[in-house]
Amino acid sequence: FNMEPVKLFISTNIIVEHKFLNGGILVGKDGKILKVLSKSETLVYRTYKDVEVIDVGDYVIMPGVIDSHVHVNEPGRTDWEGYETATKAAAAGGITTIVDMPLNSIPPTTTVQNFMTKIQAATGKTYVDVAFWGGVIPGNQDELIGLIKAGVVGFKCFMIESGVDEFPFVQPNDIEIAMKTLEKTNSVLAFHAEMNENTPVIGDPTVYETFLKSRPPSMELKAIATVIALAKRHPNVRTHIVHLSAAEALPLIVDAKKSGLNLTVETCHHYLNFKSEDIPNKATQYKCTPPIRDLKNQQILWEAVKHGILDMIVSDHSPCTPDLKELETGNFIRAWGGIASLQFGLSLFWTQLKNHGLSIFDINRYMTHMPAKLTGLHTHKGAIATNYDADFVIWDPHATILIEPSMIQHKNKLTPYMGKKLYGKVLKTVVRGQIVYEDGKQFNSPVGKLLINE
Ligand SMILES: NC(=O)N[C@H]1NC(=O)NC1=O
Ligand SMILES: [Zn+2]
Ligand SMILES: [Zn+2]
Repeated sequence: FNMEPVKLFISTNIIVEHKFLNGGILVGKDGKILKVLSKSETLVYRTYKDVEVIDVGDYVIMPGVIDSHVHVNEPGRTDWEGYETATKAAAAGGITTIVDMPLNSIPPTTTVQNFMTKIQAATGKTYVDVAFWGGVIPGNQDELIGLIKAGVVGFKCFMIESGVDEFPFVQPNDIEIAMKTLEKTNSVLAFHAEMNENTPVIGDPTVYETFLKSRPPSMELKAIATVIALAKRHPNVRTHIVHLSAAEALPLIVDAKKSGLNLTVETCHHYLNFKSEDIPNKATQYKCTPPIRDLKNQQILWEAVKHGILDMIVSDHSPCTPDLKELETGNFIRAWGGIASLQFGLSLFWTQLKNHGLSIFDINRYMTHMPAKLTGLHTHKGAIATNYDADFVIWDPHATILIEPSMIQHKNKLTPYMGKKLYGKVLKTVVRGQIVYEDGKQFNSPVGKLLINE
């Protein structure tokens, strides 16, 4: 080796591609994987005197989860969520990289100068690696190339009110301008795909159904059809639909993919875990946009995950302070739309996936590899292989966790998952070879890196 090995992780259950390996992972001083070892090779290396051996028995070691859709909100709305608390939650949940959305912070990541402000705010505070999305808003097209050069992994835009004034939504002609700019790059344009249909709000605002009816599936269909039409005119631009909820839109997506369009689609844990029938009156912790729909919709989304029509599963962690959730009035229309869940994704997916014909290896596919590919991080993250970053989650698939306030690292603890018991307990989270989180102990130092010039 051209690098001295410094750590040797050993387990009988290391997830390497679509198999379990009984062996080890040798990590260098630079935090990269030097070599994936067979059982017999580990016997040799474990005798090396300067190698720290971390033998976790039969606990699973797999690539750390990559959550490509997180709203950190710092600076400007750090009381909603910040880099320290968000990345602690990520580390506690086995996530080794988050990708920060361009909005809810003030300033939003829509200019190079704003991006520098964000970088400054995040520096030195993160327990896991952090990459950044840039934003497309009306009129900022001249900033896009600069933002790419400065290190954003791609761009996100809204096709409907975003909820914050600093991040106005775009019209098809703004999208067209952005696509023309991005055509010459390898960047990706992601869409919050709902378009206004001026659906009236009819009924009691404390009843979930009132909110649900105000955001029908047709709003997603309209936006997705618009995205597809624009993408067909600019086929060199990678396009991505964030947080799909409406199952009715899946045929459109299947057709677009069949036609060869470079389109990916994500859904979120909340659309796969909840159904509108069960949401109590005034329970605004369930409010997000697009909304959580009924059981039938949820079942179709699971089928779409199973068949790879939906490419990845992310959190869309978007918390706020309790007052903005309107808990006292229980007004679904006025409450902030956004669900807090960053820490729970691995356990949520693991607990449900067996009921839907998926396997443990699909965690890596849907929650790590595909988000890495979307954000261009797949060249050095998301796999246990030579030269990849030594980003791991070490976890016990049989142990259970109970979601209750004292275990939640998010700044604001309100979450619709409160009280849930899930399978899958994170024991250690390793970022570039360093243990950043260990169950039952304090967090180690904030060694997370900002991924801005990878
Ligand atoms: N602004 C913001 O974070 N919005 C997010 N929240 C949500 O529920 N959907 C979103 O797009
Ligand atoms: Zn969104
Ligand atoms: Zn979002």
